[in-house]
This record gives sequence, C-alpha cells and structure tokens, in this order.
Amino acid sequence: MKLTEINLYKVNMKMKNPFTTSFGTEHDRLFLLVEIKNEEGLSGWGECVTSEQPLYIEEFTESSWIMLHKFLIPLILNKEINHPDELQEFFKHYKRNNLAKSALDAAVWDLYAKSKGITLAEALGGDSTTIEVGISLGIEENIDTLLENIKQKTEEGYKRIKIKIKPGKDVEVVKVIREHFPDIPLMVDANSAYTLDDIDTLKQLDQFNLMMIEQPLTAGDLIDHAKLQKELKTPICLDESIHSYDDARKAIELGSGRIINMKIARVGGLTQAKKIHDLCEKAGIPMWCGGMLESGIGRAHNIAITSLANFTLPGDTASSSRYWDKDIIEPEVVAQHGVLHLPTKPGIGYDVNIDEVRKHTIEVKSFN
Ligand SMILES: O=C(O)CCC(=O)C1=CC=C[C@@H](O)[C@@H]1C(=O)O
Ligand SMILES: [Mg+2]
Repeated sequence: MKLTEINLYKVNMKMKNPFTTSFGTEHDRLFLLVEIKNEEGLSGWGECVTSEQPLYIEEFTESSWIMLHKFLIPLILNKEINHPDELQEFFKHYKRNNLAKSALDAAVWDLYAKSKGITLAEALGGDSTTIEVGISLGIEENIDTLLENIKQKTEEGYKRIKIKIKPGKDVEVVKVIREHFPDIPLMVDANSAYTLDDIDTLKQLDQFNLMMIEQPLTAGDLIDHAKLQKELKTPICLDESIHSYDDARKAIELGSGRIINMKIARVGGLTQAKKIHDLCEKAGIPMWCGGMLESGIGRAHNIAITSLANFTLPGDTASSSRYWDKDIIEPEVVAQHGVLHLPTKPGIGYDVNIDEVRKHTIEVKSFN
C-alpha cells in the first residue's frame, strides 16, 4: 500500500481529575495524533503519547511535533509499504524519539490491518478475545482520598490496583492500604524516585505481599536494579528502563527485574513491542501493558497488543471514563468487572470521532 497522505494533529484534552506521580501532576493532556491514508482512502490512526514536559521520558509534545514533521514523516510519505515492519528500516538512522516513531508505526499497523480486513489484534498474532484490566491511581495528599479511590475501583471490579509512591509517601501509605484491603492485588510504581541508598525503605515493602514494585530506581538503569532485585522478595517490574529489544535482553540476562511493563510507545511501536513480547515469552518473563493516560486511540492499540499470549498480568487499559468526560472513539472503551472484550471490526476496531478530535485540536499539519 502507498502512504499517500499524513495528517498530524496537536490535541489538548482536559482530564477529569489530575494525576500525580513522583515527578509531577498532569491536569491536561497535550499530545499528538497521526492519521495516515492509503491510495484507497482508508485511514490508520496512531497516538504520540508525549506530555507537555519531558518528565517521564526525554521527549515532549513540542519535540515530537518537530521530530515528526521535520524528520520522520518525510521518510515515509508516498512510500509503498507491504508490511508495517518495514518502517524500522526507514527510521533506523534516527536515534531514540520512540514516542514519535511509535505514533507512525501504530497508524501504519492500523491501516495495514484495515486494508487486510482483519483486526489489529489478529494482525499482531494475538488470539485472546477478552483481557483483564487493572487501574493506576495517582499520589494523593490525603490518604482517605486514596483509600476511597481504591474502594471504588475495587468495587468496579478492576483486577489489580497500582498506586504511585515517592520518598515520604511509601511504606506508611502501603501499610494503611493493607490494613483496609489485606487481600487486593496491589502493586506500587515509583517512577524512578529512589536510589540504592534507599534500600532499607524498599526492603520494608517486602512485608506487604505486593505483586511487584515498578521502576524503583533511575530511568534507563539495569545494573542497580539487578543488585536491588537480589535483595528483594517482591518482583521488580521495569518500565522506564526498557526502550528497546536490547534493553529487554540485557535486563533478562542481568536479572534486573522479573516482570516487564510494556508500553508500545516507549519501545518505538508495535513491531518492537511484539519482538520484546516474544523474547519475554521465551525467557518466562510475564508482561502487562502500561498506560500513558491515552485517549481512546492509544488505548485501542494497547488493547490489541494485550491479546498476545504473554500478557498474563492485568494492564492499564481502564475504561475511557477513567480519564475523559467524552473520549474521541466510538464506542468508548468500557471495562466490566475488570474485563474488556476485544473489538471485532478491522484495524483498531473503534471508530475515530473526527468531530470530537477537531474540537480538541489546536494545530494541524497535512502532508501529501
Ligand atoms: O494510563 C494509565 O492509566 C497509566 C498511568 C500511569 O501509571 C503512567 C502514565 C504516564 C507516565 C507514568 O506516570 C505512568 C507509569 O509510569 O506507568
Ligand atoms: Mg510506570
């Protein structure tokens, strides 16, 4: 197929509630959408899940906007492509910028699946028809607010609760949660807020029967995580340390963690995500799909990849209503009792509500 037209949308969507992690609070999402058309007029969609500031990762919305229109889009515009994997060859000389690359990769995968008349999950080789869903809850100033959030989400049936921690808001918070909810599947995410100097604090978390401790140490680190994992009973889950197949391979070899949080964008797209999935499956490393506060478009890609066999732990693909008053896809994503049914229409399986996209769009660039 020929990639005859590419539209880049800069979008600002207001979140229902602010989301706080160890590195800051997000109130709004300023991100990018990519629409790629082929010669038959079919559209594939991808989301560039950057934030306004480079806090989670070095990319940010303005940097990806430039990366996409100045460097990446010209590489693929009007090119003939037989399979989305071919994008890797086009992008290989540009370092990192995985979130920007991923937006194009995701749109081409959607377009490819639509052109074949199959679902994105099928195109990726996934065969689950339902997936289990957990939820990620931000840091709260007041512990009662967090307890209330956990109660509500547990009652809604989410299959695991992830809370964010940071120094000073860790052991005591988890202790109180466990007093109220001794048995819920619970995990914590530190977003790289600790160092090996905090080993005593991190070891105290072992007493709470947590499913995992996500990214306790520096983003990109594998060595210190391996040292820490040897001291902990609780599995470490890597997020900001895994940006590529090689990172995953080295993490497995070093024993830097026992679980991987797969974020499609962080590894540069679905082609890489699938490769890492297959590697982890062989190595016996379970995975789950992490969220980036996506709109329905990014969420739809997350749902599709979760249909692969080694996504054995509940992911972050909560209902659209978790973040949005109204999502930009139809129907919206709805998890019932912590379970989502995969869509059956070709491609991402949800219709993009273009009026809703336009309502939130602050800038568009079109290429053909
Ligand atoms: O999309 C979701 O529901 C998950 C939200 C979440 O936990 C995260 C989103 C974006 C960056 C990080 O703070 C983070 C994570 O580390 O997993
Ligand atoms: Mg994380």
